[in-house]
Amino acid sequence: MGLRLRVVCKKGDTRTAVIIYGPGQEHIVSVFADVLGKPYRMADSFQGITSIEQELVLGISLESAKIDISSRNRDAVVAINAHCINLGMPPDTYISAQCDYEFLYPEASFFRRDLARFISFTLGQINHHDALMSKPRTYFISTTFPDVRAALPNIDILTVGADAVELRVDLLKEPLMDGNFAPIPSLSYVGEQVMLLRQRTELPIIFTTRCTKENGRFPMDDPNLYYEYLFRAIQWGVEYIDVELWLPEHIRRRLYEKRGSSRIMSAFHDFSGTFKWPSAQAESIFLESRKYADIIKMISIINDHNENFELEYFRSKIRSEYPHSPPLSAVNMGETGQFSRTLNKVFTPITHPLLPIIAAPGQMSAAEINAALSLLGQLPKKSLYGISSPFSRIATPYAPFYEKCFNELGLPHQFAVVERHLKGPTCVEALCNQKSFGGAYLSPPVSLASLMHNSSFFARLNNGLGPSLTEAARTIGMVDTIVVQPRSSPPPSALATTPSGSDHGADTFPSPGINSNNGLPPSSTLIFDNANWRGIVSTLTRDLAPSAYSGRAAVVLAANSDDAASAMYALKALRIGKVYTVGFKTPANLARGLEVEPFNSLESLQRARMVRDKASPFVIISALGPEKSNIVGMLVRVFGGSRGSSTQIRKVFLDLADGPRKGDPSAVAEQSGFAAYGVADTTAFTTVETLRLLVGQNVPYSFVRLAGGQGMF
Ligand SMILES: O=C1C[C@@](O)(C(=O)O)C[C@@H](O)[C@@H]1O
Repeated sequence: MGLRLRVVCKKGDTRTAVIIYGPGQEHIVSVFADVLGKPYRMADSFQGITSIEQELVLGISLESAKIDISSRNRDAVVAINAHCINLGMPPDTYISAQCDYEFLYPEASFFRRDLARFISFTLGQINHHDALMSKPRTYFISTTFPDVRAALPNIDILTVGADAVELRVDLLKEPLMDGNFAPIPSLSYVGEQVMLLRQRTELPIIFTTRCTKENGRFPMDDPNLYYEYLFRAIQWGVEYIDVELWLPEHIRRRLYEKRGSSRIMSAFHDFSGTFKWPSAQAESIFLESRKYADIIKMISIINDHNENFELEYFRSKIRSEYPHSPPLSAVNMGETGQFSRTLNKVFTPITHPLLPIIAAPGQMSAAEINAALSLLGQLPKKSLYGISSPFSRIATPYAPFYEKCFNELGLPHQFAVVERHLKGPTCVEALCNQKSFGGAYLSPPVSLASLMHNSSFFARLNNGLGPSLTEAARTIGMVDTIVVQPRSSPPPSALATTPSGSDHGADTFPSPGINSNNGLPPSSTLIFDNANWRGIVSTLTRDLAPSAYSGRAAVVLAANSDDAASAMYALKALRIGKVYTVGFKTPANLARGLEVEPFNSLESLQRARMVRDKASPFVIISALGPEKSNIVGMLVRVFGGSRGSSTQIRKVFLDLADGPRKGDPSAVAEQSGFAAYGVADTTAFTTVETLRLLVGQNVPYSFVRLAGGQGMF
């Protein structure tokens, strides 16, 4: 069985991107072009731009854009207003209203990754919604700061466990010259706040203008004001837009129709204390919400604990009667409603002790929810492992880091780093075949073939079908994550086919503490996965949109195909066109969908060096060990500089080698005009992925870097 992974990088919007720039800001056009991996040219007007220019990014000055932006061909052109906030806020109001998207940036402390994220999202190349909705549980943190700047120093710790960050726009307080605060924060202030928040967190943002009747501060007398703010948030590329149900239908419809890549969270709150889950009203609110929603949020004050059960009944009824409806996020407020906050699985709102106030009565932190689940027996204590090898030279997070995360998240689990041996209590199957086994990462990864070799335990899983494999693990052939999953219904024969019920169990894995009653329960199965390729994709797309890689050429260096496999798979996900390989032979399943050419002579290398533009190698990934760093440096030099490229696009170098080395290929790469990334980036991104897979919790990349400390990488 192959578990299909969702496509991570889509082709997205293929219209010509036209960047409108302010006075003296021409250079921003080249930055957009660089991030998108396209050449650019300046244009005088929108007139005459055709889809033939898709391969270009065009720049138009603000003054020229004003002349004919309204009559642009919207099928051929996507207009992005790039506004430097140091030129003054707000941006030109006519252009703001006319453009498709608006990117706000500061002159100093410009974050290229902020632009990469904005453009990848708005042009539909990356969207995390589907992946989030397939997670067993998702949380968002409701920030309640009057100014997000106060949150920024602690944002990494605040967002541990959160899948998204809510910006409560109605709680923002814009200071005025006279010492007072604006009655509602202006779009200029809000735009800057979104910009600042996005620069500091990779999490999707939820943009909320909560009204006065629903525990917020946004006035209700003019619904058009909501449209103005919420539509601007769509233009800013905010991932989730909270649209209250009381707003007139034409406003909700318009926002839904014009949402682009953003997702609409319909929101309903009832503070009356008379709302009842088992009522026609509750159902009709649900039905009205789903008309214009990607997620439906229903929240109510309750008086009695039993109403939590009524909500659960409502939830399951809705799921069975309207199976194709958007996901429902429903909780009860107040202390009495806290129970429902532990049971809701879709975007549960959470708080954090570091926040100035809670956003709603009864809100809990991620750690409190997990502690409650654990007490209720919903989150049993498990043993998780980091399985290393005696010969490992690859850096991995060590036990204190995972313990720190579990602690921060209130998870009851235990974590240990264990050195893998071929036989005995620390062989992989013995570790997995425990009643309390909760998952493991393998660092370095182990080939699927060697895991399965002679393992009667793995072979017997799933009624003899073996462990489930994700598409990535199958294609890459290397496993770095083992996830435990409940089986939907254990077959009657399960007891006889698992070690706990078989004669071989205890004999095959002789180990203290592992016996026939203590093996992996028949109600569980294992999934073999590979998280590393995602870590590589995240590293490569940190400062570039996926389109920068599409159709281009890459060079991959490795001592063998096992070491190269994750990188090759990542490149395939990024739609790379051709891969030149050095040092290994690519197995057929890995090469499928890619054009692969080994460098097996000096001539073949020379040929690749001479090709121009798109065909010239754009990204170099080395999985060679640190002892080979001189060779890597040499190769990087060969493909560096502007040779083979007529554009100003900066190439990318990723060095997966770890440990002390003689030369530093990354330094050579930087000197040769590459943007260089190292194993610390990839390991941190892979750890984010691993934690998501093992414990279902999101831990931000920057937290991993922060909490991992020096010793980790
Ligand atoms: O909709 C919600 C849910 C919430 O009201 C709560 O009950 O936790 C908190 C709000 O910030 C958020 O917008």
